[in-house]
Amino acid sequence: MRDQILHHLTHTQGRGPEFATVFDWRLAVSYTVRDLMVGPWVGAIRAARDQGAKRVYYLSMEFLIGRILGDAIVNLELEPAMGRALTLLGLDEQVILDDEPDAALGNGGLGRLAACFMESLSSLNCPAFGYGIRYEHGLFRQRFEGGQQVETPEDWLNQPHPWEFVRINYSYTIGFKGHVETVDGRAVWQPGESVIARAHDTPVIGWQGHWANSLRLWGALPTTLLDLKRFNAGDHTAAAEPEALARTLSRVLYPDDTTESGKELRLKQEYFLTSAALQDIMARFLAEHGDLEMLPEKVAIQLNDTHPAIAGPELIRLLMDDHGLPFDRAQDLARRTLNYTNHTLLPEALERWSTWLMGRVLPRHMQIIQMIDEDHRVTSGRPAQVGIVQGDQVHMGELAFIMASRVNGVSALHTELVKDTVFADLHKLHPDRIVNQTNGVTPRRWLRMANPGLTTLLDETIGTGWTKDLDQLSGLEAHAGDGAFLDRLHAAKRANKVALSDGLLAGLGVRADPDAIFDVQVKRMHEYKRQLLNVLEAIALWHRIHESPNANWTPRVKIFGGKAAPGYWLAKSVIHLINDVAATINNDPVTRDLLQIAYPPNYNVSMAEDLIPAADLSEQISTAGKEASGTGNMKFTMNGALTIGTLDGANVEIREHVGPENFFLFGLTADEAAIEKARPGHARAAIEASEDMKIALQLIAEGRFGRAESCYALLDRTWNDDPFLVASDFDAYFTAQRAVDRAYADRADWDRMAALNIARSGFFSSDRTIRGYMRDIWHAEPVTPA
Ligand SMILES: CCc1ccc([C@H](C)CC(=O)N[C@@H]2O[C@H](CO)[C@@H](O)[C@H](O)[C@H]2O)cc1
Repeated sequence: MRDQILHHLTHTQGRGPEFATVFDWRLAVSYTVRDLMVGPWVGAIRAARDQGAKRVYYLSMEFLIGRILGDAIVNLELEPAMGRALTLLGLDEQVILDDEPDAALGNGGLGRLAACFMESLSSLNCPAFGYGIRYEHGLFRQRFEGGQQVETPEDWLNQPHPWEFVRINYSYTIGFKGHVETVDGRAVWQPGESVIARAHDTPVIGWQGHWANSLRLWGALPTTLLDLKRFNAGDHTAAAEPEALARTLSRVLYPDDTTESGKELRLKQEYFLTSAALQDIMARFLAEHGDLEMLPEKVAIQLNDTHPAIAGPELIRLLMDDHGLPFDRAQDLARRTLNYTNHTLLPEALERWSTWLMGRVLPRHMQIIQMIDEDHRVTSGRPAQVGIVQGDQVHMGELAFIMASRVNGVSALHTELVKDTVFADLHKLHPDRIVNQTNGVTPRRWLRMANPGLTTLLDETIGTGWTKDLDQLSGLEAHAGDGAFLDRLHAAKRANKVALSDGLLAGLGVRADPDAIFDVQVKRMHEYKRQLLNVLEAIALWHRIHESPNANWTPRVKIFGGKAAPGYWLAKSVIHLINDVAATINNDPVTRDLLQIAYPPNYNVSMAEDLIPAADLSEQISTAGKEASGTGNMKFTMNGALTIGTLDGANVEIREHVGPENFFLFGLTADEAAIEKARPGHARAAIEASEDMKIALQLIAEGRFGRAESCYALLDRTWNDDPFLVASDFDAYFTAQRAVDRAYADRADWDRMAALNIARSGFFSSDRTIRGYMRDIWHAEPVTPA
């Protein structure tokens, strides 16, 4: 291993060890590890082709990958050899790993789920491709100025990226705009502008390196390079315009994770990804199988939310306009090939494009959408209010549903809500189309890699089989009463807390006592996720401590992490409030040893890998009925944190699996919340009824945490609207937090509950989820390499 690294340092990096930077060493190590991935990768591609296997294609506008080197070292089981080789070279492994930028090609849950799914598909030897966009700039960097979020462009590609292979032979022309002509009865689309989509492949290695699938990311290139005439005429910028225009398509990720932008560029990005993917899928299929009627047997496509929903019309266009199939044949083949996952019920997140914009950017697709809509109206006998084109809006959810053979929600509760709300009418018309596939997360990255201390204890207690088969964690049940085991579990958690505490002190100047409760809420900032409820509880607790400073308080460190979409000012005012409250409370001589608040900026995948293993308490406090599933909740549970949460999303299933006695439940259920929300004046009534909440709001209004005026809008909305029922759930939440205090004070009992949470988290592996998709949706089988 050492020699291989030195080989790449010299021959790939062109550096002598004495001149090498951390970057050079990291590249040398990365190429050394990459060499070990290429074999299983080429083998997998060959095996799938030779065995005529059915392939899965995962289309997603987001892949929140994070760093790759550490994950590859774990999946190829290169530890401890890599550690020894780096020591021999006088290098610190963590320094090398931390030098890699995150591939932040996603916003949050949806993007990270896609990354976990790719790793599980490889770990299960399921032939698959992930298709996405190679954004030059991923999710923005977050920093705080005066406690307020400031965004700066993320720039992961400002240095060579060792994990991608440019595939110039996989380039496709993507058309936009223009008009549609009819030539001998067939529609011919004459695009007004076009770009090239070029493939960049990254191998995704599975557990134990038996198999690797491809993540194929499309980068945009101009069809015409430089306009030489203009250049020679001295109009240099104009000459470069074609290039600039084209690259805009894959320039930057839209940072919204709940509100559709409605922007033309976003629609063009969605079509760019989808058309390139479908052209590539068809080319591979036709090269191997020739007969289009076999398409659904050999190809299963999953649409990650509505963002690639234009895939329905695009596949029909390719089958009709390029292959001459009649509409109904084309539609039938497309529907039997496509599947759609819904990830949100929030109305503002459901994509609707104006018929004007769709007709202008994609004139042929607008025609096909109307054909699909008309055919569905006729064949389904649906009521008038159901349809894809409603007024001057194209509803992408309805399009995805109507063009899919299976539609799934991402948790049991969410799937029921999808049937009862957003797709109630379509569900009645197609009662067997909606199925549930509860989310999962990969235990390789989120346990074996992120938490080596706990991993060692697990391996020594139940063997290493859990990494491939997470249900084997149930073997811990037998040890949950064993003091020695619990002491080692406690020690592993405490070591992670000490490491985090050092980081918080160095980075933020926050003193986090490793024996305090590490109470963590990390996720995108959004009102429905109720970070506001959490900080209001902190203020009420602070006030209570002041009232009775000598009471037996359990020390607590509240840790927040999360970005707000740049245009989401209300979420930004919650960030501002949290930072202002932290500044006051952390320096309060009366309470500082009992309560500290930390909000490290720029929460991302790598920070999650440091925070989650150090957590005692996982905050999953969304308004019931709003969080489709959550996946952070699963990561915390398998790392031994206890959950305080509502009956929302996958919290429901986590509580069922770990046992209600090992879960701190509070709050209204989804049905109760719907009723409460409709109750006029529910906010004011609830606040008036809660002394603690009233005082908390009062302290903010009095300016105890800095300039009150920056919170007026927030205060006003909470008193008079409170759409996510912060007030209605406040007292229940406060009471549950006091129960947490009491439980944590009994260390052995807390550790036992933590052990049971780990032991019963096997269900939440993304391997179980992917097996569900393979069985119920894709009808795909694993392939054994030759
Ligand atoms: C068009 C703008 C936009 C972009 C992204 C999204 C995503 C669907 C938002 C998202 O990430 N949803 C989350 O998906 C996770 C994976 O299924 C779930 O666990 C979370 O509950 C859900 O909020 C909506 C709208």
